[in-house]
Amino acid sequence: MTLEASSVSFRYGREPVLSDVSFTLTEGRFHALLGPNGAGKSTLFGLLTRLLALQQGDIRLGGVSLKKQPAAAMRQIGVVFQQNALDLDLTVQQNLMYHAGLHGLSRKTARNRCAQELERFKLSARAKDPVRQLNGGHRRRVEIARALLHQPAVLLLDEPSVGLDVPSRETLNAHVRQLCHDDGLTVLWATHLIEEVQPDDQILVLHRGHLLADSNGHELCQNTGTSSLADAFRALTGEDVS
Ligand SMILES: Nc1ncnc2c1ncn2[C@@H]1O[C@H](COP(=O)(O)OP(=O)(O)OP(=O)(O)O)[C@@H](O)[C@H]1O
Repeated sequence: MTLEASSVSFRYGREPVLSDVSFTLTEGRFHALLGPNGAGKSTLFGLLTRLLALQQGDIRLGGVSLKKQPAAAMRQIGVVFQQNALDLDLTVQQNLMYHAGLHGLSRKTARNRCAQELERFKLSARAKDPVRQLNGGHRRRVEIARALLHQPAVLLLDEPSVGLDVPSRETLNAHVRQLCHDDGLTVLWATHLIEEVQPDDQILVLHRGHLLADSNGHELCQNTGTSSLADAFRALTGEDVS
């Protein structure tokens, strides 16, 4: 399923934070939303997930407007926020079952979906463990499993690897890429880390609320006359990306 943002602008009070942002996410692709701290990535996620109300522009999922048919559009979205949102004292299974209930899944369907996702994320053996006993990488995997319980077509991840060590970051990133490949999931992965982005990815460069580029990494380098993604980012924004 495609996600289309058209002419999205947003202000906190009088401060413009997103200015006329338009892009389309293609079905089954991994898209990197690349921008330094303060670029507006979390604000964009807030709008995509309806935590924030759209002020200008619209967002459509498979043609369904988030503004006009929010419930139908939101059913297609799974989200992993920057801050860990699991209950540490509940078990992995309880966290998933609670979330499945919020999405209106029956107990039976919820149990089946939990088992499927835990298996896929190699977490079945941890189902009865309180989340507090899991390391950071495993907690993040539980959050992604949870976001996929209702079988959304689009997965949004806001800096999901913050706080993880390098090997866990790489594993998580590879895992999500595999989901695109296996399930045709459309992914938007926000990051300020260039090493999480690959030249074949569709890369959206957000800087001070403006979308400066929306192309794959090869085109990005070609268009900026550079030979690496880090140099391309610097050429576009005048800033270093970490
Ligand atoms: N609730 C708020 N009220 C006022 N200004 C805000 C609010 N939230 C964010 N901002 C400002 O909006 C701008 C964009 O912030 P946002 O969090 O969307 O960026 P970001 O790219 O996600 O950065 P980070 O990686 O640091 O979260 C920043 O200048 C920030 O200070």
